Amino acid sequence: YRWPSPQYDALEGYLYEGRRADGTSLAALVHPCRKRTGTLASIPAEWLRIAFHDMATHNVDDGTGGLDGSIAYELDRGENFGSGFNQTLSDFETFPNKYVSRADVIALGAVLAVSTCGGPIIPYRGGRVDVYTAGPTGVPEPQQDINTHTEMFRKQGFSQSEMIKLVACGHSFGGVRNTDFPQLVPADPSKSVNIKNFDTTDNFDNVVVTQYLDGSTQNVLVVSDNKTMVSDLRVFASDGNSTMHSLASADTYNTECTSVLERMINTVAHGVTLTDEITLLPAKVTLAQLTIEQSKLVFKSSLRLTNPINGTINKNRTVRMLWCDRNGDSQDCKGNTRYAQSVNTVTESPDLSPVTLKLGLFFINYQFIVPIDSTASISKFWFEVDEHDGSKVTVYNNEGDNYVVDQDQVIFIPTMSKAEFRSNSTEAKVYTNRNSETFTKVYTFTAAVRDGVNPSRVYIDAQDDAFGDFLQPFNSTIDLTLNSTAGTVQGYKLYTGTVKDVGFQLMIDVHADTDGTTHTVNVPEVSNLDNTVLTAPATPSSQTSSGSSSSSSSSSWRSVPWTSVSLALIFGFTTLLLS
Ligand code: HEM
Repeated sequence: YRWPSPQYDALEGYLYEGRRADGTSLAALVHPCRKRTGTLASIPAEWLRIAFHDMATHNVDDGTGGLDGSIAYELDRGENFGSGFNQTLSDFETFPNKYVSRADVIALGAVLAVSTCGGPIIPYRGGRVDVYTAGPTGVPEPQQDINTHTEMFRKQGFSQSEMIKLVACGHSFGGVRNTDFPQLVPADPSKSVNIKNFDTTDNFDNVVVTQYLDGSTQNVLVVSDNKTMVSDLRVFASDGNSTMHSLASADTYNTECTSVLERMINTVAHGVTLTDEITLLPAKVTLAQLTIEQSKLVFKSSLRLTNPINGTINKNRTVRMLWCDRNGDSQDCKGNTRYAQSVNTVTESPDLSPVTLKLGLFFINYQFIVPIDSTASISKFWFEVDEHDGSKVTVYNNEGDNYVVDQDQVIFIPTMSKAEFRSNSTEAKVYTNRNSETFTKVYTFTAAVRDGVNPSRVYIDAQDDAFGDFLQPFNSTIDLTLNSTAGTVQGYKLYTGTVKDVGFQLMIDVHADTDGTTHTVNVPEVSNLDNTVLTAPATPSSQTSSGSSSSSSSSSWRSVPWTSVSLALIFGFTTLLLS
C-alpha cells in the first residue's frame, strides 16, 4: 500500500469502519448480529444468502458470471425466492460508488455478516465488476436431486466436499420462512413471524453440524416430512457424512468456512482481477485537501491510528503534522520544515465495524488544519507521534515516500459549494425517497485555479453508482465557468458549475487543462460542502531543516530533532529515536 490509493482507502474504510466517507454506516444495519424489525429475520443470514445466490450463476466452463450484482435483475426467478432479497438490496443500494462496485458491497455484506455473529473474518478483496442484466440460472433449489446439486456446484467451481462445506457454513444462521416455503414450514396462526431456524443458535457457529450429527437437528431441509425437499440431508450425507464429521470441531469449521466462503465471494468472471486483500492500515491518512476556508488557504488532513480495545489512550500523546513548502527558499524543506499539532481528536466506538471489533481495535482520528501561505504552498506532509513516555517517536511518512501533494494548480472548495434537494419536479430526473417524495439533488460546485495559470478548460467529471433499484451509474462531465466578480482569493481564481444527480454517493474529479497538461483533484466526498464544520487552523511552527538532500554532519544538526525526521525521509525509516 502506498498513499494515495483511493480504491484501497474506500474498501478499507468500508471493511474496518463499516461506513461511507460521509459517515453513513453499512455495518450498523447488520451489527450486532441483528434481526430485522417486523419480520425478525436474521439480517446477517439474508446478507450471506444473497452473496451465494449472486455468485451461483458462475460458469466455470466458460468463465462467465459470478459475484457481479446480477442478482438485482434475477429476483423474479423461482430459484431466488425469498422476501429477504429485496430487503437486502435496499440495505445495500446507497453504498456502491466509483471505487466499490455493487458486487463488492454484496461480498462485503457476507464478510460483515459472518463476523458480527461471532464467525471468522473472511479475507476481503475488491475489484468485482458489475453487470446490469440478468445472468443465466444456476441457484440450487430444495426440490432438486443430489446429482443436479453436485453438478450445479461443480459449475460454480466447487467439488462435492466443498459443496457440503458451503451449505453447512451457509446454513449456520437464519432459516426457512413459511411465507417463502410453506411446503417446508407449515402455517402457524399462533405466530406472527414464522421462520424455522436451521439450528438453535443465531450465531455463526457449527451447531448446525453438531445437531445434524447428534440427531437433534431442527433444520427443516433435513427433517421435513416432505422428502422431496430435504436437500440439506441429501447434500450432507452425499459422502457418507465424512465431511460433516470433519466439521464437528469448531476450529475446523471456522477454518474451512473461511476458506470456502472466501472462494465463494471471490468467484468472478474470467478477466476480472480482484485487488490485494484489504488489510487494516495501522495509520491511515484521509481527507487530505488543500482548500480555501473563510478566505484563507488551508491544508487539512486526518491521521487515523488504532488503539487496542483493552488498552488506554495515552493522554500525553502529541501528534504533529509536518510539511514542506512547495516554492521559495524552503522549497521541499530546504530551509524550514513546518509543523503543527492536531486541532481535534475523534475517538471512534469499538462497535464501528464488527471486523475491527474482532481484531480488538478501535480508531482515533487526529485532525489537522493549518494555514498555507499561497506563495510558498505545500509539496508534501507526514506525521510524528510522540508518546512522551521515553519511547521512540513514531514517524508516519508513507513508507519513506511522504504524502505528496501532487499539484496545487486546481483545488476544490467545499465550503463555497452546496447541495440542494429540489422537490417537485420540473427537473428531468428525480429520485424518489422512501416516502415516495421526488427530489433532484442540485450541486453547485466551486473550484479554484492558481492565478496566472489561465486554463483552457476547467471541468468536473461526476460519477454516482448508488441508486434505488440499482439503476445504471450516472456519469457526467460539466464545464465550470470563471467567476469574474470574485477576483483573486489567496492567489486563486474561482470557477463554478452545476451538477444534477439523483443518486446517493456523488464523487467528483475536478480538472484544469493548461498547456497540454491536465491537473486533477480527486474529491471522494461531497456531502458536507457548505455545512462543513469550520475549525480555526492551528498555529504552525517551523524549524530549520538540515536539508533533505544533504548529509552534512555539522555538529549542530544532531541536536535538531527534525534532522532525524529528514533522515527518516532519506532512508525510509519509519521509526527513529530522536537524539
Ligand atoms: C443445495 C444448496 C442450497 C439449497 C437448496 C438452499 C436452500 C435454502 C432455502 C430453501 C432457504 C430458505 C429461504 C427462505 O425461506 O426464504 C435457505 C436459506 C438460507 N440459505 Fe441456503 N440453500 C443452499 C445453499 C446455500 C449456500 C451455499 C449458502 C451460503 C454459503 C446458503 C445460505 C443460506 C442462508 C444464510 C439462509 C438463511 C436466509 C434467511 O434466514 O433469511 N444456502 N437456503
